[in-house]
Amino acid sequence: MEQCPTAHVLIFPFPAQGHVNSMLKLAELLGLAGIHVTFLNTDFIQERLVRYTDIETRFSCYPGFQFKTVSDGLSADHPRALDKFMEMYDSLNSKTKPLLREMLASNQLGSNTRPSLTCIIVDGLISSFTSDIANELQIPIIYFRTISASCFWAFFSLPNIIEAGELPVRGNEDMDHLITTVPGMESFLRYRDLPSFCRGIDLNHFNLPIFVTETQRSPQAHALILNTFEDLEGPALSHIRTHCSKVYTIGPLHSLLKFQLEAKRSLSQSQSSNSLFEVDRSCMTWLDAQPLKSVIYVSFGSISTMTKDEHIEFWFGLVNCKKRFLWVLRSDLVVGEHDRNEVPIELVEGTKERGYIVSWTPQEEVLAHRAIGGFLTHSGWNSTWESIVAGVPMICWPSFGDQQLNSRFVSEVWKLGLDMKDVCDRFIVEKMVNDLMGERREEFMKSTTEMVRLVRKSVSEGGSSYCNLGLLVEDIRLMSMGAD
Ligand SMILES: O=c1ccn([C@@H]2O[C@H](COP(=O)(O)OP(=O)(O)O[C@H]3O[C@H](CO)[C@@H](O)[C@H](O)[C@H]3O)[C@@H](O)[C@H]2O)c(=O)[nH]1
Ligand SMILES: C[C@H]1CC[C@@H]2C(C(=O)O)=CO[C@@H](O)[C@@H]21
Repeated sequence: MEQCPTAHVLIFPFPAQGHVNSMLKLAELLGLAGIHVTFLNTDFIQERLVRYTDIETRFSCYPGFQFKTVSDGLSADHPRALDKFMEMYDSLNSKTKPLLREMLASNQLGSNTRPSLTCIIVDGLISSFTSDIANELQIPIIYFRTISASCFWAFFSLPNIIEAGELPVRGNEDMDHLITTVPGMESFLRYRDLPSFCRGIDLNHFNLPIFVTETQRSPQAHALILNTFEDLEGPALSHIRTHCSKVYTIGPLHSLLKFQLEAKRSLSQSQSSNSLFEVDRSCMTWLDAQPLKSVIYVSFGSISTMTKDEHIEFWFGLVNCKKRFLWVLRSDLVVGEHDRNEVPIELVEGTKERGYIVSWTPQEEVLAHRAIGGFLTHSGWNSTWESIVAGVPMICWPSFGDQQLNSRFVSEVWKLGLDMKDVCDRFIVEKMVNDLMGERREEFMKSTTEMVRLVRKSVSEGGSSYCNLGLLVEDIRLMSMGAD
């Protein structure tokens, strides 16, 4: 790929694991193309990244790369958890926005060895306030939305869904009612598959208007970047492109980056981590001792939570299915009053015999391990991608946001697994694990194998994601040369 040493890009993610992770991979891809990158994290995120990874060393090899930090405006002890999403969002808009403006207006990012800022690549979830500043300072802005193209399109269609009266729910709505106002999804998108904040009578719950506003502004950006590839989400991409003139599909990012690093023989990156949590690598040693495709991997991402009762239902289902299981039990996963010592003896015994529980794993490596035969996931977009790329079929138990729609696509459109949406029952968990890794295993292996082939094609030289990355780099280069 042609080098681009005259360009300098600011990359600014929403301060959460799933966003920072994918945008760091974008930063590395642009760094490989010779673009100077300033990566702007909140103080809270940067402190965690530096504490748990070798991030500063890893990025020091890219000319002109720098991390910058800005306050998220929250107290050091703020939980920054899902139920505080609105506090985080509001603080970024009210406290971080003036700090970002000052940083950009006083050119704190430049230096005598670093070109002036060519453009900003901002997380589509916090694009409004960033766009205000970019427009005021006449800096081109590109949105990177870290969700699927299909979910982006559903968010974009929300005003039509509301105008058609399909939202808000009247309280006793049939959850399997088909939504008719998201073009391309009329035959399979049910009410229950819409983003979680569409549920409930009050559309202001979870501030649905935020997602309408942030998404509806996307056509005003210079371009939109999506972590997907053409063959996977062609229908949604076609609809999006009737509104957004430039859409760069460069996913799956972690695969594209791996391919580019291998092409440059930078194999040292093989165990790079962007984790905000301490990784317990002992699970890899445990996996090495397990038979081929014998383990169900269980992880619900970095934000999702569950009640104590849900935790016990999953635990009984995993023990009763008699399969081996590797479970990520984040310290904040189970909410509400619960005593970790009050565990039924059959769960203790079953886990001792067939299970392994850790607080955080090197997930990309886990999913790529020969012992993994299935993934019980919350359907976060990064986890979904990592499972697809590893050829591992999924059981989806979505928690919030885009996860509901992702789980519907995995089960009904891409045929890569089973949707366990809206239920939490030990017998269903047991049956689904046994179906996924036993009865219906061959069926899912056929579809996952085909999807792996399509992914490899898209990230390899001449593939759609490979080529679109080149087009994005050229677009940035032309902007750095003063072209519109
Ligand atoms: O033990 C673990 C568990 C997870 N991960 C990584 O953490 C990331 C989690 O990202 P994701 O699966 O997308 O879930 P969330 O952290 O929940 O991500 C948020 O952001 C995503 C991208 O916008 C959305 O799709 C999700 O709904 C939203 O919750 C992935 O890269 C995983 O590889 C680990 O490294 N170790
Ligand atoms: C609040 C979560 C629901 C979807 C949001 C999102 C977005 O880009 O709209 C991405 O991931 C999640 O963290 C957000």
